Amino acid sequence: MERNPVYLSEKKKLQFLEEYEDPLGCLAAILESSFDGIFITDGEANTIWCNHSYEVVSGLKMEEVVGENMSELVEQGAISRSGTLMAIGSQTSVTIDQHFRTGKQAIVTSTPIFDENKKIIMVVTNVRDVSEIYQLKEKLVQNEELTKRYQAEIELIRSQLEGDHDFIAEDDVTLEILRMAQRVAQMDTVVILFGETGVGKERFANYIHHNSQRKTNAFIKVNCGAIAESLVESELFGYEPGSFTGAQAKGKRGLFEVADQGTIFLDEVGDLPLTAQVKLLRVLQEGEVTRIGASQAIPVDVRILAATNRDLQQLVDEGKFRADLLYRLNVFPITLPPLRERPRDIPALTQNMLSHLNRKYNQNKKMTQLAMASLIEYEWPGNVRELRNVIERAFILSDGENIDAVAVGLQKNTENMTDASGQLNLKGLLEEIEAKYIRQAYVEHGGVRKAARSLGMDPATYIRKRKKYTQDKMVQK
Ligand SMILES: Nc1ncnc2c1ncn2[C@@H]1O[C@H](COP(=O)(O)OP(=O)(O)OP(=O)(O)O)[C@@H](O)[C@H]1O
Repeated sequence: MERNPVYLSEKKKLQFLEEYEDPLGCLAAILESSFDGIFITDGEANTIWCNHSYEVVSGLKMEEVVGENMSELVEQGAISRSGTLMAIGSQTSVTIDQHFRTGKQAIVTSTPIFDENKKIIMVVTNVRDVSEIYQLKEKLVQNEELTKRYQAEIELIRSQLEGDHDFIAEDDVTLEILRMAQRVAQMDTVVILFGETGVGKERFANYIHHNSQRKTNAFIKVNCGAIAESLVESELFGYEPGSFTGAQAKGKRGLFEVADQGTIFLDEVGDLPLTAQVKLLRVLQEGEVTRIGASQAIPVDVRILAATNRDLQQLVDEGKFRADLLYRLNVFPITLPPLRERPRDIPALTQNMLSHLNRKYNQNKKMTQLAMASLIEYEWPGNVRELRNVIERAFILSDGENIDAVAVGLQKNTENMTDASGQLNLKGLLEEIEAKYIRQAYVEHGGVRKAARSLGMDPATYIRKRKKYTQDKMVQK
Protein backbone atom coordinates (compact mmCIF):
# COMPACT_ATOMS: atom_id res chain seq x y z
CA MET A 1 0.00 0.00 0.00
CA GLU A 2 1.52 3.34 -1.03
CA ARG A 3 1.04 6.56 0.87
CA ASN A 4 1.48 10.13 -0.24
CA PRO A 5 4.78 11.75 0.87
CA VAL A 6 4.52 13.10 4.41
CA TYR A 7 5.47 16.75 5.01
CA LEU A 8 5.29 18.32 8.48
CA SER A 9 3.78 21.76 8.13
CA GLU A 10 4.92 24.53 10.51
CA LYS A 11 1.31 25.11 11.48
CA LYS A 12 0.80 21.54 12.60
CA LYS A 13 4.06 21.57 14.58
CA LEU A 14 3.15 24.81 16.36
CA GLN A 15 -0.34 23.61 17.20
CA PHE A 16 1.11 20.60 19.00
CA LEU A 17 3.70 22.68 20.84
CA GLU A 18 1.07 25.20 22.01
CA GLU A 19 -1.44 22.61 23.09
CA TYR A 20 0.75 20.64 25.53
CA GLU A 21 3.02 21.68 28.37
CA ASP A 22 5.52 18.96 27.64
CA PRO A 23 4.93 18.29 23.93
CA LEU A 24 7.94 16.01 23.47
CA GLY A 25 7.05 13.87 26.48
CA CYS A 26 3.51 13.69 25.16
CA LEU A 27 4.65 12.58 21.75
CA ALA A 28 6.88 9.87 23.20
CA ALA A 29 3.97 8.61 25.35
CA ILE A 30 1.71 8.44 22.30
CA LEU A 31 4.24 6.46 20.31
CA GLU A 32 5.03 4.22 23.27
CA SER A 33 1.35 3.37 23.76
CA SER A 34 0.94 2.12 20.21
CA PHE A 35 0.06 -1.59 19.85
CA ASP A 36 2.09 -1.65 16.61
CA GLY A 37 5.85 -1.43 16.74
CA ILE A 38 7.24 1.98 15.73
CA PHE A 39 10.78 2.42 14.53
CA ILE A 40 12.36 5.73 13.52
CA THR A 41 15.56 6.46 11.63
CA ASP A 42 17.09 9.63 10.24
CA GLY A 43 17.30 10.31 6.51
CA GLU A 44 20.47 8.16 6.29
CA ALA A 45 18.82 5.08 7.91
CA ASN A 46 20.57 5.55 11.29
CA THR A 47 18.28 4.42 14.10
CA ILE A 48 16.92 7.18 16.36
CA TRP A 49 14.20 5.50 18.41
CA CYS A 50 11.86 2.54 18.73
CA ASN A 51 8.91 1.83 21.02
CA HIS A 52 8.29 -1.08 23.40
CA SER A 53 6.04 -2.99 20.98
CA TYR A 54 8.88 -3.01 18.47
CA GLU A 55 11.21 -4.47 21.10
CA VAL A 56 8.73 -7.29 21.78
CA VAL A 57 8.19 -8.19 18.11
CA SER A 58 11.84 -7.96 17.08
CA GLY A 59 13.55 -9.19 20.23
CA LEU A 60 15.91 -6.19 19.93
CA LYS A 61 16.46 -3.65 22.72
CA MET A 62 16.43 0.06 22.03
CA GLU A 63 19.99 0.39 23.45
CA GLU A 64 21.19 -2.19 20.90
CA VAL A 65 19.80 -0.41 17.87
CA VAL A 66 20.05 3.31 18.53
CA GLY A 67 22.80 4.77 16.35
CA GLU A 68 23.04 1.57 14.27
CA ASN A 69 22.49 1.83 10.55
CA MET A 70 19.76 -0.39 9.06
CA SER A 71 22.19 -1.98 6.62
CA GLU A 72 24.27 -3.18 9.60
CA LEU A 73 21.19 -4.64 11.32
CA VAL A 74 20.37 -6.60 8.15
CA GLU A 75 23.99 -7.74 7.86
CA GLN A 76 24.03 -8.93 11.48
CA GLY A 77 20.84 -10.93 10.78
CA ALA A 78 18.83 -8.99 13.37
CA ILE A 79 16.14 -8.42 10.74
CA SER A 80 15.54 -10.22 7.44
CA ARG A 81 15.39 -7.04 5.32
CA SER A 82 14.84 -3.33 5.78
CA GLY A 83 11.77 -1.38 4.69
CA THR A 84 13.59 1.81 5.70
CA LEU A 85 16.38 1.26 3.16
CA MET A 86 13.81 0.51 0.46
CA ALA A 87 11.81 3.64 1.32
CA ILE A 88 14.96 5.78 1.13
CA GLY A 89 15.93 4.13 -2.17
CA SER A 90 12.52 4.58 -3.76
CA GLN A 91 11.74 7.94 -2.04
CA THR A 92 8.29 6.63 -1.27
CA SER A 93 6.39 4.59 1.28
CA VAL A 94 7.08 0.81 1.12
CA THR A 95 5.23 -2.18 2.61
CA ILE A 96 6.98 -5.55 3.02
CA ASP A 97 6.79 -8.86 4.96
CA GLN A 98 9.47 -9.25 7.58
CA HIS A 99 10.75 -12.14 9.73
CA PHE A 100 12.42 -11.53 13.09
CA ARG A 101 14.74 -13.75 15.05
CA THR A 102 11.95 -14.14 17.63
CA GLY A 103 10.20 -16.25 14.99
CA LYS A 104 7.54 -13.55 14.60
CA GLN A 105 6.30 -12.34 11.23
CA ALA A 106 5.19 -8.77 10.60
CA ILE A 107 3.82 -6.51 7.92
CA VAL A 108 6.10 -3.49 7.88
CA THR A 109 5.35 -0.08 6.34
CA SER A 110 8.20 2.42 6.12
CA THR A 111 7.22 6.00 5.33
CA PRO A 112 9.80 8.68 4.48
CA ILE A 113 9.21 12.18 5.89
CA PHE A 114 10.47 15.11 3.82
CA ASP A 115 11.46 18.68 4.71
CA GLU A 116 10.48 21.72 2.62
CA ASN A 117 13.43 21.03 0.27
CA LYS A 118 12.11 17.53 -0.44
CA LYS A 119 14.99 15.94 1.45
CA ILE A 120 14.23 12.91 3.62
CA ILE A 121 14.73 13.85 7.26
CA MET A 122 13.22 10.76 8.90
CA VAL A 123 11.80 7.36 8.08
CA VAL A 124 9.00 6.15 10.34
CA THR A 125 8.32 2.43 10.22
CA ASN A 126 5.12 0.82 11.45
CA VAL A 127 5.47 -2.87 12.37
CA ARG A 128 2.32 -4.95 12.67
CA ASP A 129 2.75 -8.39 14.22
CA VAL A 130 0.81 -10.87 12.04
CA SER A 131 2.25 -14.11 13.44
CA GLU A 132 -1.06 -15.13 14.95
CA ILE A 133 -2.93 -14.43 11.73
CA TYR A 134 -0.41 -16.59 9.83
CA GLN A 135 -0.79 -19.40 12.37
CA LEU A 136 -4.56 -19.23 12.02
CA LYS A 137 -4.20 -19.26 8.24
CA GLU A 138 -2.05 -22.37 8.44
CA LYS A 139 -4.60 -24.04 10.73
CA LEU A 140 -7.34 -23.15 8.26
CA VAL A 141 -5.40 -24.67 5.35
CA GLN A 142 -4.80 -27.82 7.44
CA ASN A 143 -8.48 -28.07 8.30
CA GLU A 144 -9.53 -27.53 4.70
CA GLU A 145 -7.17 -30.29 3.65
CA LEU A 146 -8.55 -32.62 6.32
CA THR A 147 -12.10 -31.85 5.21
CA LYS A 148 -11.14 -32.66 1.61
CA ARG A 149 -9.59 -35.96 2.67
CA TYR A 150 -12.63 -36.89 4.77
CA GLN A 151 -14.94 -36.03 1.87
CA ALA A 152 -12.90 -38.24 -0.47
CA GLU A 153 -13.00 -41.06 2.07
CA ILE A 154 -16.76 -40.69 2.56
CA GLU A 155 -17.18 -40.71 -1.23
CA LEU A 156 -15.09 -43.88 -1.46
CA ILE A 157 -16.98 -45.64 1.34
CA ARG A 158 -20.30 -44.58 -0.18
CA SER A 159 -19.40 -45.91 -3.60
CA GLN A 160 -18.14 -49.14 -2.03
CA LEU A 161 -21.37 -49.53 -0.06
CA GLU A 162 -23.50 -48.82 -3.11
CA GLY A 163 -21.41 -51.25 -5.16
CA ASP A 164 -21.30 -48.46 -7.70
CA HIS A 165 -18.17 -49.63 -9.42
CA ASP A 166 -19.73 -51.96 -11.97
CA PHE A 167 -18.75 -51.21 -15.50
CA ILE A 168 -21.86 -51.70 -17.60
CA ALA A 169 -21.13 -53.25 -20.98
CA GLU A 170 -23.30 -54.94 -23.60
CA ASP A 171 -21.66 -54.05 -26.90
CA ASP A 172 -19.13 -56.60 -28.22
CA VAL A 173 -16.48 -53.89 -28.44
CA THR A 174 -16.83 -53.02 -24.76
CA LEU A 175 -17.15 -56.62 -23.63
CA GLU A 176 -13.86 -57.47 -25.31
CA ILE A 177 -12.17 -54.55 -23.51
CA LEU A 178 -13.66 -55.72 -20.22
CA ARG A 179 -12.30 -59.23 -20.70
CA MET A 180 -8.87 -57.71 -21.29
CA ALA A 181 -9.25 -55.57 -18.15
CA GLN A 182 -10.16 -58.57 -16.02
CA ARG A 183 -6.95 -60.30 -17.05
CA VAL A 184 -4.69 -57.30 -16.49
CA ALA A 185 -6.42 -56.41 -13.21
CA GLN A 186 -4.88 -59.47 -11.52
CA MET A 187 -1.37 -58.18 -12.16
CA ASP A 188 0.35 -55.04 -10.96
CA THR A 189 0.93 -53.83 -14.52
CA VAL A 190 0.67 -50.10 -15.19
CA VAL A 191 -2.42 -49.44 -17.30
CA ILE A 192 -3.00 -46.24 -19.21
CA LEU A 193 -6.49 -45.40 -20.45
CA PHE A 194 -7.14 -43.27 -23.48
CA GLY A 195 -10.48 -41.93 -24.66
CA GLU A 196 -12.66 -38.87 -25.09
CA THR A 197 -14.05 -37.06 -22.09
CA GLY A 198 -16.90 -38.89 -20.36
CA VAL A 199 -16.28 -42.33 -21.95
CA GLY A 200 -15.79 -43.86 -18.51
CA LYS A 201 -12.02 -43.88 -17.95
CA GLU A 202 -12.32 -43.23 -14.22
CA ARG A 203 -15.11 -45.79 -13.88
CA PHE A 204 -12.95 -48.28 -15.75
CA ALA A 205 -9.93 -47.60 -13.51
CA ASN A 206 -12.21 -48.27 -10.55
CA TYR A 207 -13.31 -51.50 -12.16
CA ILE A 208 -9.69 -52.63 -12.57
CA HIS A 209 -8.99 -51.84 -8.90
CA HIS A 210 -12.08 -53.72 -7.71
CA ASN A 211 -11.10 -56.75 -9.72
CA SER A 212 -7.54 -56.75 -8.40
CA GLN A 213 -6.03 -58.25 -5.29
CA ARG A 214 -5.75 -54.75 -3.89
CA LYS A 215 -9.52 -54.21 -3.84
CA THR A 216 -9.79 -54.00 -0.05
CA ASN A 217 -7.10 -51.28 0.05
CA ALA A 218 -7.25 -47.63 -0.99
CA PHE A 219 -8.15 -46.42 -4.47
CA ILE A 220 -6.83 -42.87 -4.65
CA LYS A 221 -7.89 -40.73 -7.56
CA VAL A 222 -5.77 -37.70 -8.42
CA ASN A 223 -6.83 -35.25 -11.08
CA CYS A 224 -3.39 -34.02 -12.14
CA GLY A 225 -4.93 -31.12 -14.08
CA ALA A 226 -6.99 -29.86 -11.15
CA ILE A 227 -4.18 -29.34 -8.60
CA ALA A 228 -2.36 -26.00 -8.72
CA GLU A 229 1.03 -26.52 -10.39
CA SER A 230 2.91 -25.33 -7.31
CA LEU A 231 1.16 -27.94 -5.12
CA VAL A 232 1.37 -31.02 -7.36
CA GLU A 233 4.67 -32.28 -5.94
CA SER A 234 3.75 -31.78 -2.30
CA GLU A 235 0.33 -33.41 -2.87
CA LEU A 236 1.73 -36.44 -4.65
CA PHE A 237 4.99 -36.98 -2.83
CA GLY A 238 4.54 -35.14 0.51
CA TYR A 239 7.03 -32.99 2.38
CA GLU A 240 9.20 -32.91 5.48
CA PRO A 241 8.56 -30.45 8.36
CA GLY A 242 9.45 -26.85 7.51
CA SER A 243 10.52 -27.55 3.93
CA PHE A 244 8.83 -24.43 2.54
CA THR A 245 6.81 -21.39 3.64
CA GLY A 246 3.21 -22.29 4.30
CA ALA A 247 4.11 -25.94 4.96
CA GLN A 248 2.50 -27.73 7.89
CA ALA A 249 4.80 -27.92 10.88
CA LYS A 250 4.47 -31.70 11.08
CA GLY A 251 5.20 -32.32 7.40
CA LYS A 252 2.75 -34.26 5.24
CA ARG A 253 2.34 -37.65 3.62
CA GLY A 254 1.89 -37.53 -0.14
CA LEU A 255 -0.91 -39.37 -1.95
CA PHE A 256 1.49 -42.12 -3.05
CA GLU A 257 2.11 -42.91 0.61
CA VAL A 258 -1.63 -42.74 1.32
CA ALA A 259 -2.23 -45.23 -1.52
CA ASP A 260 0.36 -47.69 -0.19
CA GLN A 261 -0.81 -51.30 -0.78
CA GLY A 262 -3.60 -49.92 -2.98
CA THR A 263 -4.03 -48.22 -6.34
CA ILE A 264 -3.44 -44.66 -7.45
CA PHE A 265 -5.31 -43.35 -10.48
CA LEU A 266 -3.59 -40.41 -12.18
CA ASP A 267 -6.34 -38.79 -14.22
CA GLU A 268 -5.31 -36.20 -16.85
CA VAL A 269 -1.72 -37.44 -16.51
CA GLY A 270 -0.74 -35.30 -19.53
CA ASP A 271 -1.19 -32.22 -17.35
CA LEU A 272 1.55 -33.19 -14.86
CA PRO A 273 4.26 -30.50 -14.67
CA LEU A 274 7.70 -31.66 -15.89
CA THR A 275 9.29 -31.58 -12.41
CA ALA A 276 6.59 -33.90 -11.05
CA GLN A 277 7.06 -36.15 -14.10
CA VAL A 278 10.68 -36.76 -13.05
CA LYS A 279 9.55 -37.86 -9.59
CA LEU A 280 6.78 -40.06 -11.01
CA LEU A 281 9.34 -41.77 -13.20
CA ARG A 282 11.34 -42.53 -10.10
CA VAL A 283 8.30 -44.10 -8.40
CA LEU A 284 7.76 -46.24 -11.49
CA GLN A 285 11.40 -47.29 -11.70
CA GLU A 286 12.37 -47.67 -8.06
CA GLY A 287 9.06 -48.09 -6.24
CA GLU A 288 9.91 -45.33 -3.78
CA VAL A 289 9.02 -41.70 -3.12
CA THR A 290 11.14 -38.89 -1.73
CA ARG A 291 9.24 -36.21 0.18
CA ILE A 292 10.16 -32.58 -0.57
CA GLY A 293 13.04 -31.63 1.73
CA ALA A 294 13.85 -35.26 2.62
CA SER A 295 17.18 -36.96 2.09
CA GLN A 296 15.85 -40.52 2.35
CA ALA A 297 13.39 -42.23 0.02
CA ILE A 298 10.37 -44.15 1.34
CA PRO A 299 9.41 -47.44 -0.36
CA VAL A 300 5.79 -47.60 -1.55
CA ASP A 301 3.78 -50.50 -2.97
CA VAL A 302 1.29 -48.80 -5.26
CA ARG A 303 -0.36 -49.94 -8.46
CA ILE A 304 -0.43 -47.09 -10.96
CA LEU A 305 -3.29 -46.47 -13.36
CA ALA A 306 -3.35 -43.37 -15.55
CA ALA A 307 -5.71 -41.73 -18.02
CA THR A 308 -5.74 -38.92 -20.49
CA ASN A 309 -7.83 -37.56 -23.32
CA ARG A 310 -4.79 -35.81 -24.80
CA ASP A 311 -2.32 -37.05 -27.40
CA LEU A 312 0.71 -37.83 -25.22
CA GLN A 313 3.01 -38.42 -28.21
CA GLN A 314 2.20 -34.90 -29.40
CA LEU A 315 2.96 -33.56 -25.91
CA VAL A 316 6.32 -35.39 -26.07
CA ASP A 317 7.04 -33.78 -29.46
CA GLU A 318 6.21 -30.37 -27.98
CA GLY A 319 8.58 -31.00 -25.04
CA LYS A 320 5.73 -30.97 -22.51
CA PHE A 321 5.83 -34.65 -21.60
CA ARG A 322 8.88 -36.83 -20.96
CA ALA A 323 9.41 -39.54 -23.56
CA ASP A 324 10.84 -41.95 -20.92
CA LEU A 325 7.73 -41.48 -18.76
CA LEU A 326 5.41 -42.15 -21.70
CA TYR A 327 7.39 -45.31 -22.38
CA ARG A 328 6.98 -46.43 -18.74
CA LEU A 329 3.26 -45.61 -18.65
CA ASN A 330 2.47 -47.15 -22.01
CA VAL A 331 2.94 -50.74 -20.84
CA PHE A 332 -0.70 -51.70 -21.25
CA PRO A 333 -2.64 -49.02 -23.12
CA ILE A 334 -6.42 -49.38 -23.40
CA THR A 335 -8.55 -47.08 -25.51
CA LEU A 336 -12.17 -46.73 -24.52
CA PRO A 337 -14.13 -45.98 -27.69
CA PRO A 338 -16.68 -43.15 -27.75
CA LEU A 339 -20.26 -44.15 -26.96
CA ARG A 340 -21.40 -43.56 -30.57
CA GLU A 341 -19.13 -46.45 -31.63
CA ARG A 342 -20.76 -48.89 -29.17
CA PRO A 343 -24.49 -48.15 -29.47
CA ARG A 344 -25.46 -51.51 -27.95
CA ASP A 345 -24.17 -50.25 -24.58
CA ILE A 346 -26.80 -47.50 -24.57
CA PRO A 347 -29.88 -49.55 -23.54
CA ALA A 348 -27.89 -51.35 -20.80
CA LEU A 349 -26.44 -48.11 -19.46
CA THR A 350 -29.85 -46.44 -19.59
CA GLN A 351 -31.45 -49.35 -17.76
CA ASN A 352 -28.76 -49.29 -15.09
CA MET A 353 -29.06 -45.55 -14.56
CA LEU A 354 -32.87 -45.73 -14.43
CA SER A 355 -32.76 -48.54 -11.86
CA HIS A 356 -30.54 -46.37 -9.66
CA LEU A 357 -32.91 -43.41 -9.92
CA ASN A 358 -35.99 -45.60 -9.36
CA ARG A 359 -34.43 -47.09 -6.24
CA LYS A 360 -33.34 -43.71 -4.96
CA TYR A 361 -36.71 -41.99 -5.47
CA ASN A 362 -38.91 -45.05 -4.95
CA GLN A 363 -40.32 -44.90 -8.48
CA ASN A 364 -40.88 -47.35 -11.30
CA LYS A 365 -40.17 -45.33 -14.45
CA LYS A 366 -39.40 -46.87 -17.84
CA MET A 367 -38.25 -45.57 -21.22
CA THR A 368 -40.73 -45.89 -24.06
CA GLN A 369 -39.43 -47.61 -27.17
CA LEU A 370 -39.32 -44.36 -29.08
CA ALA A 371 -37.42 -42.66 -26.27
CA MET A 372 -34.89 -45.49 -26.24
CA ALA A 373 -34.58 -45.31 -30.03
CA SER A 374 -33.82 -41.60 -29.81
CA LEU A 375 -31.07 -42.34 -27.27
CA ILE A 376 -29.50 -44.95 -29.57
CA GLU A 377 -29.76 -42.56 -32.49
CA TYR A 378 -27.96 -39.64 -30.87
CA GLU A 379 -24.21 -39.01 -31.42
CA TRP A 380 -23.24 -38.42 -27.74
CA PRO A 381 -20.35 -35.94 -28.00
CA GLY A 382 -20.21 -35.95 -24.16
CA ASN A 383 -20.38 -39.77 -24.06
CA VAL A 384 -21.68 -41.64 -20.98
CA ARG A 385 -21.54 -38.54 -18.80
CA GLU A 386 -23.92 -36.79 -21.18
CA LEU A 387 -26.16 -39.87 -21.28
CA ARG A 388 -26.35 -39.83 -17.48
CA ASN A 389 -27.33 -36.15 -17.51
CA VAL A 390 -29.97 -36.64 -20.20
CA ILE A 391 -31.52 -39.56 -18.30
CA GLU A 392 -31.60 -37.69 -15.00
CA ARG A 393 -33.23 -34.73 -16.70
CA ALA A 394 -35.80 -36.92 -18.47
CA PHE A 395 -36.52 -38.70 -15.18
CA ILE A 396 -37.39 -35.39 -13.56
CA LEU A 397 -39.36 -34.02 -16.53
CA SER A 398 -41.53 -37.07 -17.17
CA ASP A 399 -44.94 -37.45 -15.56
CA GLY A 400 -46.16 -40.93 -14.70
CA GLU A 401 -44.26 -44.14 -15.30
CA ASN A 402 -43.32 -43.65 -18.94
CA ILE A 403 -40.40 -41.52 -20.02
CA ASP A 404 -41.13 -40.57 -23.63
CA ALA A 405 -38.94 -39.14 -26.39
CA VAL A 406 -40.17 -35.63 -25.68
CA ALA A 407 -38.95 -35.85 -22.07
CA VAL A 408 -35.62 -37.15 -23.36
CA GLY A 409 -35.61 -34.09 -25.64
CA LEU A 410 -32.35 -34.55 -27.49
CA GLN A 411 -31.51 -31.44 -29.48
CA LYS A 412 -30.74 -33.10 -32.77
CA ASN A 413 -33.83 -35.23 -32.83
CA THR A 414 -36.41 -32.81 -31.54
CA GLU A 415 -36.40 -31.03 -34.90
CA ASN A 416 -37.50 -34.22 -36.62
CA MET A 417 -39.54 -35.47 -33.73
CA THR A 418 -41.86 -32.51 -33.45
CA ASP A 419 -43.55 -30.41 -36.12
CA ALA A 420 -44.05 -26.65 -36.04
CA SER A 421 -46.86 -26.96 -33.49
CA GLY A 422 -44.69 -29.13 -31.25
CA GLN A 423 -46.61 -32.36 -32.11
CA LEU A 424 -44.68 -35.61 -32.27
CA ASN A 425 -43.45 -36.26 -35.84
CA LEU A 426 -43.34 -40.05 -35.85
CA LYS A 427 -42.49 -40.33 -39.55
CA GLY A 428 -39.41 -38.11 -39.25
CA LEU A 429 -38.18 -40.00 -36.21
CA LEU A 430 -38.65 -43.43 -37.80
CA GLU A 431 -36.83 -42.26 -40.91
CA GLU A 432 -33.89 -41.14 -38.81
CA ILE A 433 -33.72 -44.47 -37.07
CA GLU A 434 -33.99 -46.34 -40.38
CA ALA A 435 -31.18 -44.18 -41.84
CA LYS A 436 -28.98 -45.02 -38.89
CA TYR A 437 -29.50 -48.78 -39.26
CA ILE A 438 -28.93 -48.60 -43.02
CA ARG A 439 -25.63 -46.84 -42.41
CA GLN A 440 -24.58 -49.15 -39.58
CA ALA A 441 -25.38 -52.33 -41.50
CA TYR A 442 -23.17 -51.15 -44.34
CA VAL A 443 -20.29 -50.40 -41.97
CA GLU A 444 -20.68 -53.73 -40.18
CA HIS A 445 -21.11 -55.98 -43.23
CA GLY A 446 -19.04 -54.04 -45.74
CA GLY A 447 -21.38 -54.67 -48.70
CA VAL A 448 -24.92 -54.09 -49.92
CA ARG A 449 -26.08 -57.69 -50.14
CA LYS A 450 -25.03 -58.70 -46.64
CA ALA A 451 -26.22 -55.38 -45.17
CA ALA A 452 -29.65 -55.80 -46.80
CA ARG A 453 -29.92 -59.40 -45.57
CA SER A 454 -29.03 -58.37 -41.99
CA LEU A 455 -31.94 -55.93 -42.05
CA GLY A 456 -34.34 -58.41 -43.66
CA MET A 457 -34.67 -56.29 -46.84
CA ASP A 458 -34.15 -57.20 -50.45
CA PRO A 459 -31.05 -55.53 -51.94
CA ALA A 460 -33.07 -53.28 -54.29
CA THR A 461 -35.07 -51.79 -51.39
CA TYR A 462 -31.88 -51.37 -49.40
CA ILE A 463 -30.18 -49.52 -52.29
CA ARG A 464 -33.26 -47.31 -52.86
CA LYS A 465 -33.45 -46.35 -49.20
CA ARG A 466 -29.71 -45.82 -48.90
CA LYS A 467 -29.80 -43.54 -51.93
CA LYS A 468 -32.73 -41.59 -50.48
CA TYR A 469 -31.09 -41.08 -47.12
CA THR A 470 -27.74 -40.23 -48.73
CA GLN A 471 -29.47 -37.49 -50.70
CA ASP A 472 -31.11 -36.31 -47.47
CA LYS A 473 -27.60 -36.45 -45.94
CA MET A 474 -28.87 -38.88 -43.32
CA VAL A 475 -26.37 -41.53 -44.45
CA GLN A 476 -22.84 -40.51 -45.29
CA LYS A 477 -21.45 -42.15 -48.39
N1 LIG B 1 -19.59 -48.41 -18.37
C1 LIG B 1 -20.14 -47.61 -17.47
N2 LIG B 1 -21.02 -48.08 -16.59
C2 LIG B 1 -21.63 -47.26 -15.71
N3 LIG B 1 -21.38 -45.95 -15.60
C3 LIG B 1 -20.50 -45.43 -16.45
C4 LIG B 1 -19.82 -46.22 -17.41
N4 LIG B 1 -18.99 -45.43 -18.12
C5 LIG B 1 -19.13 -44.20 -17.62
N5 LIG B 1 -20.02 -44.18 -16.61
C6 LIG B 1 -20.46 -42.99 -15.84
O1 LIG B 1 -20.35 -41.87 -16.71
C7 LIG B 1 -19.80 -40.74 -16.05
C8 LIG B 1 -18.50 -40.32 -16.72
O2 LIG B 1 -17.53 -41.35 -16.59
P1 LIG B 1 -16.01 -41.09 -16.14
O3 LIG B 1 -15.92 -39.95 -15.16
O4 LIG B 1 -15.43 -42.39 -15.73
O5 LIG B 1 -15.42 -40.60 -17.55
P2 LIG B 1 -13.94 -40.13 -17.93
O6 LIG B 1 -13.60 -40.76 -19.22
O7 LIG B 1 -13.01 -40.40 -16.77
O8 LIG B 1 -14.15 -38.58 -18.14
P3 LIG B 1 -13.04 -37.38 -18.12
O9 LIG B 1 -12.02 -37.69 -19.19
O10 LIG B 1 -13.85 -36.17 -18.42
O11 LIG B 1 -12.46 -37.39 -16.72
C9 LIG B 1 -19.62 -41.17 -14.61
O12 LIG B 1 -20.77 -40.79 -13.89
C10 LIG B 1 -19.51 -42.68 -14.69
O13 LIG B 1 -19.91 -43.28 -13.50
